[in-house]
Order: sequence, then structure tokens, then C-alpha cells
Amino acid sequence: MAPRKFFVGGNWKCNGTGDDVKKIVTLLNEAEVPSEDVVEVVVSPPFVFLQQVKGLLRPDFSVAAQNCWVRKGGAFTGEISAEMLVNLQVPWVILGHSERRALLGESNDFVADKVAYALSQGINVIACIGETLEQREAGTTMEVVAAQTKAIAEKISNWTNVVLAYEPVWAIGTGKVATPAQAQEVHDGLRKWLQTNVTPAVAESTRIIYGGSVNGANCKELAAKPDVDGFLVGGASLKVIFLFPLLSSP
Ligand SMILES: O=C(CO)COP(=O)(O)O
Repeated sequence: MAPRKFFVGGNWKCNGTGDDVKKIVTLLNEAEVPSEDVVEVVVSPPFVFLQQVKGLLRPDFSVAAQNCWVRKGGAFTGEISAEMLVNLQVPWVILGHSERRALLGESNDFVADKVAYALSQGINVIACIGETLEQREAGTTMEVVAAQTKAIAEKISNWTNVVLAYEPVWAIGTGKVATPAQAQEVHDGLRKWLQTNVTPAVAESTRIIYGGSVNGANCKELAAKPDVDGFLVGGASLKVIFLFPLLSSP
């Protein structure tokens, strides 16, 4: 089976202005990085900048939306449908980010429905899962991420276009990165879960990426772990320096 291609996602979250976008994209475009055969780079600006980023960004990088509606579009004020992303030729979407799960009450089932619907429309999905600090301290990390993954697994039959992003909530935006051993333990557990509950082939081919306070200083050690297939970077992705160390790994 082909090795899993390293994946680097930059989640800009709810940040930036049109001018910032121009600056970041210019720097991304100038960066010398390994070929797209080796590393896949996807940046995720806020909806309103997707078109602008798409228009300016180098062709070997692609873009992701940060969310989309759970079903076909219609009378859902404020939402963006998967069909609209297809229409704009946005190939990826991030779904189930913990900020949406926690602040907007997105449940495991709701996220799973979104994943299934986006996939059905031909959009690639970065599906986010992860435990809170309380859950980690209670020793339920694997149980929590397995339940989040199970909800998705029950609603999809093809994992080809899914990247699973393990993002421990306690590590997001806190500067408190998971140790490489902690990340590897959960990624390994998730791969075993996929092996047992989906198929060994899906376990082998699905990329499981890590997110949570990743930066140029800590990414190499994390990337060296066998089950860490890339990153979903938040804060550091607004600074282009994030690319250089990340793309030189593993
Ligand atoms: O939430 C994240 C990526 O989706 C991670 O954010 P930080 O890299 O800012 O911790």
C-alpha cells in the first residue's frame, strides 16, 4: 500500500483582513517546499476570503472551508452549504472542530451527518476529534475519541476522502502541546480502532493528523512518530514560518 502522504493544514479560524490574506498568501507562494507528491498543503481561511485565497494561491496548495451545513442548502440563515463549496470549487472542509463542538453545541451525531453529507457532495473532509482536559484527567481519552470516530464511521462507507484530525482540546491555542508520546498513543489507538471497527485497509491508508499548539519548534519531534501523518495548525498558520519546519518533516 502507498505510504500516507504527509498533510499540513492551516486553520486560520476567525482571523484576518483582506490585506492579511494577501500578505500570507504571497509568503506561502514564495515558500520553497517539497513537491505535492510528498506533502499536501491545505489552508483554511474564513468563508469570506475563500475566493480571494483561491485566486491568489499557488496551484500546488489547496483550500478548505472551516465548516458547512449538514444537509442541502435552503432556509438556513447564516449557513454555507456543501453545494456552494462545490460551486466555488473548494475541495476541502474542516468539520467537527472542537471550537464548534464546544461553543456551538455540535454533537457527535451532528458532526457525523455533516461529514457524510459533505463527502456525498464530493468534498474532502478534515474531521476533528479530541478530548477535553477533564476527560483526559479522568482517563477517558480513548473512549471519547473512539465515540467521536464511531459516530462518523456509522454514517460513511468510504474513508478515502477523510483526514482524521486529533486535536486535544486542552492543547488548542494554549501553548500546551501534547508530547510526541501522547500524540502517538492516541493516533495508534485510533488506527487500531479503525482496524477493528472499519477495515485494516482503511486503518492503513487514513491519515491521522495532530492539532494543538503545533509550531516550528515542536513539529519535528511530533512528525517523527509513526502514526502522526501531518498537522492541523491554528495560530502558527497565520505566520508563514509555519511552513518551513513543517514541510521539512518527516
Ligand atoms: O485548533 C487548531 C487547529 O484546528 C489548533 O490551534 P492552535 O495551533 O492555535 O493550538
